[in-house]
Order: sequence, then C-alpha cells, then structure tokens
Amino acid sequence: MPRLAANLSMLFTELPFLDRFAAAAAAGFTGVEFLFPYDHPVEAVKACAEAAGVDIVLFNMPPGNWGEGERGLAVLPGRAADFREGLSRAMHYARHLDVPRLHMMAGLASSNDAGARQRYRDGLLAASDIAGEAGIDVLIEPLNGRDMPGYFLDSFEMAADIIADLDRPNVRLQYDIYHRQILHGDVLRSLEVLMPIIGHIQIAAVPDRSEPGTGELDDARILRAIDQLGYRGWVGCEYRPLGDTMDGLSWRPALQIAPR
Ligand SMILES: O=C(O)C(=O)[C@H](O)CO
Ligand SMILES: [Mg+2]
Repeated sequence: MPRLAANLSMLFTELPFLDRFAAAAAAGFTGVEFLFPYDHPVEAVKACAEAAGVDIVLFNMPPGNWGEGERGLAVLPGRAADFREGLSRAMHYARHLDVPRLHMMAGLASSNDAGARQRYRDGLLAASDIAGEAGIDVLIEPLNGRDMPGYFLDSFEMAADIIADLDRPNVRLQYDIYHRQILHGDVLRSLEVLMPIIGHIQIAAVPDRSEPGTGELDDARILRAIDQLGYRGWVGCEYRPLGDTMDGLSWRPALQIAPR
C-alpha cells in the first residue's frame, strides 16, 4: 500500500503547528506535508521534523497574500518580482529541509486568459530551472472551483497539456483525488493514464473532504489501484477530520492501510 503523509495544515490542528510533527510520528506517519512553513524559522521546522523522525515530502511555494485572497502569484500581472522572491524563499526552505518537491500554486485568473497562460508558463520554466539545479520537482495541481473559485488551473487535461508542452522532467502533476472527482470523476482510469506524469498524490473523501472511506468513492479500491499501478511516491492525507484527528485515523485499518 502507498506511503501515507500527514498533511499538517489539516491534521492534528488540535496542536500548534510545530507540535504536529511529533503527533504525526506518534500516529505512525513517516512522512508529512503542509501548505506553508514560512511563519516559522526554517531551523525550527527542521528541528521538529528531525526530532520526530519524519520526512517532509511536500510544501507549497508562497501564494502571495493568502489573507487577502491570493492563491498563487504566477498568473498575476505585475507580480513577477514577488513570484521570484517567493520561489527563492521556497527554495531556501526546501534545500534546508531536504524536501524533494514543491507545489507551485497558479493564482486566480481565467484559464482562457492568454496573458495568464504565458505568465504561468514563464513562471513554471523559471521554477523548473531553479528547482532542477537542486534536484527538486515542481508540481502543478488542478483545483476545483467549489473550493477555490476562480483558480487558474481548473482542469487535469490542461495540466497534462502544460506538462507535455514544457517537457521538463521535474515539472509534474500533483494529483489530488478529491479535486479530480469533483472536477471530472473517472478517477481509476485517469490515474492509469496520468501515472507517468504524477509527482504526488493526495486523498480526501468527497464531498466533505473528510477521512478516506467516509465519502462517495471506494477509497480502498483507489489506494489498491495506485499500488497496482506501481506508484512508489507518497499519498498526502489532505483531509479535514470529522472530529478528533486521532479518532479519525481508524480509517487506515478499516481500509487495510498500515502506515508506512
Ligand atoms: O487545495 C489543495 O488541495 C492543495 O493541495 C493546495 O496545495 C492548497 O490549496
Ligand atoms: Mg491538494
């Protein structure tokens, strides 16, 4: 079964962020991911991950002013300098924390906007060049419009076309099962077709974004299919627990998932 990473931006939120690393390890996770580490000194994040003995497998590049509604800078006109500064900051954290992949959020714009598409392409090429020097992958993730209205990358087909067009081995797909089901459905077949470009997978039940096994999909069958397709990466548990995080982890044995 795939290796599960605890998303510390959604799980163990009963605790302060830096305490969540130890809680994830105590719950049997060997990997963690999160949205943004930038509110904390990189040395503190490193110390917590090392003390807990967990790998940090993914985090996001700075999204701009999240509180003001920004969800990525790449597509925004006039924000190239902010994007480059964010990329530099993400790289500092990724190098120091030995993190092999970064999610580059796109931002809010129409996917039909030619200027936004060009800015996005330029941003991905720059990120690919800089991250590639450190052996780091840059991931792009289609997000559904119910959770993120107006998000530029709102289609898995568009993401696959962009990845093919760039043809950069370190620009890969962040396949979030939750978004896939809401946007397109057809999860099992799309995992098979897209597997060659998948750099990371995330899971949450649909429609409540809760524990796997509590929604409309057969999450156990999906996780078995991911295994059978030969995926050896991580599956990020990016869900909102219905109650206490630890109580909710009973989904793992229920789906015959042993934390690895
Ligand atoms: O929203 C998601 O599913 C993500 O994984 C992004 O990184 C944050 O919005
Ligand atoms: Mg996701």
